Amino acid sequence: MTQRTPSGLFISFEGIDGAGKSTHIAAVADWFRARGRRVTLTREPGGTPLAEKLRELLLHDAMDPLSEALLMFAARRDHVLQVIQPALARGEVLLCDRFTDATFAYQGYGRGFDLQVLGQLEQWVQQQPGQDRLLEPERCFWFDLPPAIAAARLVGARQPDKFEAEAEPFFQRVASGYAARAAQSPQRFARIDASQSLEQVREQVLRHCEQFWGPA
Ligand SMILES: Nc1ncnc2c1ncn2[C@@H]1O[C@H](COP(=O)(O)OP(=O)(O)O)[C@@H](O)[C@H]1O
Ligand SMILES: Cc1cn([C@H]2C[C@H](O)[C@@H](COP(=O)(O)OP(=O)(O)O)O2)c(=O)[nH]c1=O
Repeated sequence: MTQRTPSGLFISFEGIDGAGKSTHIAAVADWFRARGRRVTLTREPGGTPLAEKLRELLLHDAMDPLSEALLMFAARRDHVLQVIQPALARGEVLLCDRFTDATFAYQGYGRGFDLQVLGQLEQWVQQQPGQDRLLEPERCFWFDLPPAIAAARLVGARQPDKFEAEAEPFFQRVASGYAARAAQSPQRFARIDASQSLEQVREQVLRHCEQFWGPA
């Protein structure tokens, strides 16, 4: 008997810098692997050789908001074609550390760049041949944390890049961007109270996994 290939599952992880998403992606990967699923772990900007080169520019070089938005989407286009679509077509679970919600939150709300232009770029980059729906994560884990706590966690944790070096008002705007995106698509966002302890945050994340993808 031939085994049916499971449907690919696209899941993203979002939040302001220092919210704890990178810490918890591995737990989700383990949760799926323990249930026999193949997992691809990837990140944005990045995930392909070309997109990782663009990441270096984006995280370290000053540029105007339009250039920043275009480079984010250029990196994303390569990532979608080379990694995301092929993994989903193979029936894998694709866990992505940030995706387009980050562009709306950082470039849109953080930098004040035109949200409609971002929406147009999203249409171009995430169109799926022969389908009406854009390619987007079916579930987004949103690590929600007050910027002051995130900043305190990042002190001494790592050398700040261009975004992490921004002051608190920037992150207040980014955080409000994530809240606005979550309010627009409540079925897609799983809000995690990231102010809790590491263990409690992990429990929240795994509880969501059980709820969404556990046995019915
Ligand atoms: N719930 C938590 N409580 C305390 N510290 C945390 C918690 N979650 C993450 N951290 C720490 O905060 C820092 C930022 O976490 P990280 O996962 O890298 O954030 P992000 O990927 O969202 O930028 C790391 O030093 C990490 O160990
Ligand atoms: C994907 C994406 C990331 N970013 C920013 C957010 C982060 O500050 C930075 C890199 O993200 P991230 O990989 O989360 O940083 P780190 O590895 O330091 O935790 O890029 C945008 O501004 N727009 C985007 O579309």
